[in-house]
Amino acid sequence: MSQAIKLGDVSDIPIVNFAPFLDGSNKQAVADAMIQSFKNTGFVYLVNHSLPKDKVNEMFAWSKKFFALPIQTKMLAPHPSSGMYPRGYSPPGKEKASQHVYDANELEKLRVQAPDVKESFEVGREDDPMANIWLPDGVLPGFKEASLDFFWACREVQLTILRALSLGLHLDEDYLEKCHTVAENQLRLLHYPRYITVEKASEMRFLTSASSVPIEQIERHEVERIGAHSDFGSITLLLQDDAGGLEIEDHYNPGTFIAATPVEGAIIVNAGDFLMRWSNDMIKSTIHRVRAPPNKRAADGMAPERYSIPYFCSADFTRVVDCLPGTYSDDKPKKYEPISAYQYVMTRLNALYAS
Ligand SMILES: O=C(O)CCC(=O)C(=O)O
Ligand SMILES: [Fe+2]
Repeated sequence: MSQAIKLGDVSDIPIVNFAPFLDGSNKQAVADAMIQSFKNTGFVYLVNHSLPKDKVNEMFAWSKKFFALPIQTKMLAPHPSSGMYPRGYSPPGKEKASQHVYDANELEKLRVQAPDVKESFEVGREDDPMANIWLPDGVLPGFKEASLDFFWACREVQLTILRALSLGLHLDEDYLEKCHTVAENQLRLLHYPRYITVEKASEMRFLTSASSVPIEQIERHEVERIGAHSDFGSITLLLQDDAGGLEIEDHYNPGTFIAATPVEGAIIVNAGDFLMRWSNDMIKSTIHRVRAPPNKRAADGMAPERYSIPYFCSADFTRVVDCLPGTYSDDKPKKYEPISAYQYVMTRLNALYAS
């Protein structure tokens, strides 16, 4: 008997069984389900994927160890002041995710009004011209090796997912893979602390993870865990712990958000803006955010701590892409000029980071 493809859904985001793609028993049906979901919601949950569970658990354990270091130690691997250099450690309040705000003053105003209450550590491939920023030798031994190992484990999964998406788009199975040969990818460890005191939001940028975030402040938008934004590469693979809080915009009711509740063992895959543009807007890049999950309040009114690990994938930076075959016609002309991934991603990255 053939295996089920759709195993359920979470707030209308399907949970797709990736096994029939991996074992070759029903590749097209898995591919079609993923593309259908990308067209409808821009998100899909994948289970029975090829990312080993023990590797995921191990990376979360390293992430916890890293973020538990004193802030002074974490700051020994600082994210450079330019948003165009996504490597190293960013303390709480440093980044403000936003949607298409490019003016520096405007961004600064937003960030001070409602800073993101999160800290992050970002890693690329070791031979990337944008060099990694590691802790000094001897501090947290094993962390660098584990992060790089995980980077490449995610890379394998990325390639498999790209093959499925290519099939779903009725392209050659290696079509998208051939546009992602270099691993222009970014592994990001994220920690949304449980304790941060926000006396005034503007003080956030200097805070350590030792203070506290009352839930009401998150609800009043005074602080956000990660503000509403879309990702800007081609796809993102997201792993989340069981804390919850991730929400995606409901396309049928713009401005309202639905919960992307954690599913045990699943990778959430979402399309980024670059893929949306590449697909002539056939695929959606959906706005998402992280807030305090309403059903998980601690008795003291605090937001529970959350760890997540997104893996952002970009097409080869030098590649100039035009709309994908099959996404335009006489009735549905191309909406966009060709653009290089570098040009597109860098413009978006630059707007993210406060100097
Ligand atoms: O923590 C999460 O689940 C969301 C992270 C995210 O959306 C991002 O880093 O772009
Ligand atoms: Fe995101």
